Formats: sequence, C-alpha cells, structure tokens
Amino acid sequence: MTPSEQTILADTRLATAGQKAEVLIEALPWLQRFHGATVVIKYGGNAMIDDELKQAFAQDMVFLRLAGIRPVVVHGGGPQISAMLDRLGIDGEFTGGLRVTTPETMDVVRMVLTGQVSRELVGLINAHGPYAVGISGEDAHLFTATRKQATVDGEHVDIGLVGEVTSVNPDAVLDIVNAGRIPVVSTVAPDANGVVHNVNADTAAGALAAALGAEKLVVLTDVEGLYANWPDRSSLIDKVRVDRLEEMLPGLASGMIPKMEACVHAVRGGVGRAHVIDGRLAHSVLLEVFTSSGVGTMVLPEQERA
Ligand SMILES: Nc1ncnc2c1ncn2[C@@H]1O[C@H](COP(=O)(O)OP(=O)(O)O)[C@@H](O)[C@H]1O
Ligand SMILES: CC(=O)N[C@@H](CCC(=O)OP(=O)(O)O)C(=O)O
Repeated sequence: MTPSEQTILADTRLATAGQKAEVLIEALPWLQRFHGATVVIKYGGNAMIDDELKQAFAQDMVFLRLAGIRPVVVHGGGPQISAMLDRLGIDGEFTGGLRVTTPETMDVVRMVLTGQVSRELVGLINAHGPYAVGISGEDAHLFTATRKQATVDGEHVDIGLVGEVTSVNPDAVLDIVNAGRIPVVSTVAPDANGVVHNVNADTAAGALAAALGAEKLVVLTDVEGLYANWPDRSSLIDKVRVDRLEEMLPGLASGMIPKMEACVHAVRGGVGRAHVIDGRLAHSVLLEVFTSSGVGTMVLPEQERA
C-alpha cells in the first residue's frame, strides 16, 4: 500500500468511527428522557413471523430494559391462530376486523396465544438473560372483559366470545416490572363470571398502556405507519394530534381501526405518545425510542401542536 493509500484508509476508519459515535450520542437525550419510563409495545405483524425480525425484536426488548426503560410487551397472534384453526379443520371468519369466536375457537385462541406465541417470545427474550415472564389477561384480574357487541352496516352481528376490556388491574404486571423483568402479555380475558373471551391485542395494549400510565405505546405493524390516503404511499403521516385522529377514525380501513383506536384510547388515557411503526424494519423499536427523527406515525395529546 502506498503512503497516500494508507492515509485514505486511516481517514476512512476515522470517519466510520465518527459516524458510529454520532449514532450512539444521538441516543443520549432519549436515554435521559426515558430512564425509568414504562413503554408498552404491541408485538405483531411480520415482526412475529420472520425469524430474523423475531430475534431483533427480542434484542430490542432486552436493550430497552438494560437502558433503564421498563418495557411491557403485549403480543398478537392472529396469523398463528388462523394457521392452527386450519390444521384442526375449524372454519374461521372475521367480522369488522374481529375473529368470530365460538367456544371451540376460543379454546384454540387461548392455546395458541398463551401456549405457543407467548412461550416462543418469552424464550427468545430469555436467550439474553432471565428477563421475560409470560402472563395472560386471566392472571390476577389483569383484564376483565364484557362481550363485545358488533354492528355491521347498522345491523347487530353476533361475533361470539369476543371481549371488550372493561377493567384492568395492572398490579401483576407491575410486580414483574418492579422485579426488573419484562412482562409478555397474552390477550385472553375472563368476564365477570369467569368465561374467557378473545380480546384484540391492539385494544388490550391500549387499555394496559393507559392503566399503567405508560410514557409511550408503540404498536408494530406491516406498513410504515398511518397513511392519510391509504393506499397512497406518499401520504404517510409522521405526527397527528389525537383530536384529528378521532376525526379520521370512521374513514379508516379494517386493520388500522383497532390500532388507531388503541392509540386514541392510550393518549386520551394519559399516555404521553402513541406510535404505529413498521415491524418489517429490524430494530424499529430502538429507532423509534432512541433517534430524534423516530419512525412511523406519532400520536400526540390534544394540547400539543402536531
Ligand atoms: N390508512 C391506513 N394506513 C395504513 N394502513 C392501512 C390503512 N388502512 C388500512 N390499512 C391496512 O391495515 C393493515 C394493518 O393492519 P393489520 O393487517 O391488522 O396489521 P397487523 O397484522 O400488523 O396487526 C396494513 O397492512 C394495511 O393493509
Ligand atoms: C377478537 C380478535 O380478533 N382477536 C384476535 C387476537 C389476536 C390478535 O389480535 O392478533 P394480531 O394483533 O396479530 O391481529 C384474533 O383472534 O386474531
């Protein structure tokens, strides 16, 4: 190597080291701001199907915890439930984005969410240390549900054992968090008579974030965030105030409705920020929490300017 080539190589190394240091130092104000804060993360979409994304998500949860944040994970599992129903030869259908849940379907929902999806995620996180503890809405009165009344085109439709969360007792989640561990919550919930109901995971995450007085709710999905004119990809919204989002709700298409309703519920319930972010992007949670530009769509309280 000639002396000038050696100089170029040394300069390149310095520049690369400088960029790495910049990335780390950009996190400093966010590390300060969120130290000790509770962040509820709804895990779903591609991030829970692709193996590399699953590993990246587990790393992110451990990273948050070791950075002094208190992560609480609420997981979905719609595709896994549908796959199991298929294997068992049980018909499945959705009405208004919610799974019509017969008692037989409910058995499968409970088995897949608490016995399969939760176990897998707990295992992935615990590959990094003794952090994750699985807990379901049935444990220690975490969630109490009532049967959800669905209406389609003004008509009442029976969707079976689908629950709406009517009360949250976050004490058991707090016990886990206060012990320095990461709760992984499955969203099945008993009603007042102990009959177990199937609760949409976005809805449950919003309710839990509000009950915990979380600093943030972060919902992972399979698009970049909320688009003003779906499916026009140039219409991605980076920030929206909760009152404006409420006006948009009736015009949203199915998958986004429970997510944005959860964000509204959380922010109206005192959560500082709610975010819908792209779960197809590895480490999107870290990018959201620790970078100044963030990712996806951020929902702000009414008193703030978007
Ligand atoms: N306004 C919108 N902005 C973004 N996505 C939308 C919008 N309206 C409908 N969608 C659809 O909602 C989907 C996300 O909901 P869903 O499929 O239930 O997500 P997940 O599996 O991540 O829980 C997106 O992939 C997109 O197809
Ligand atoms: C009532 C209802 O629809 N419950 C959902 C619960 C799981 C869930 O919400 O999973 P995702 O977040 O992956 O969609 C279901 O049965 O699919």
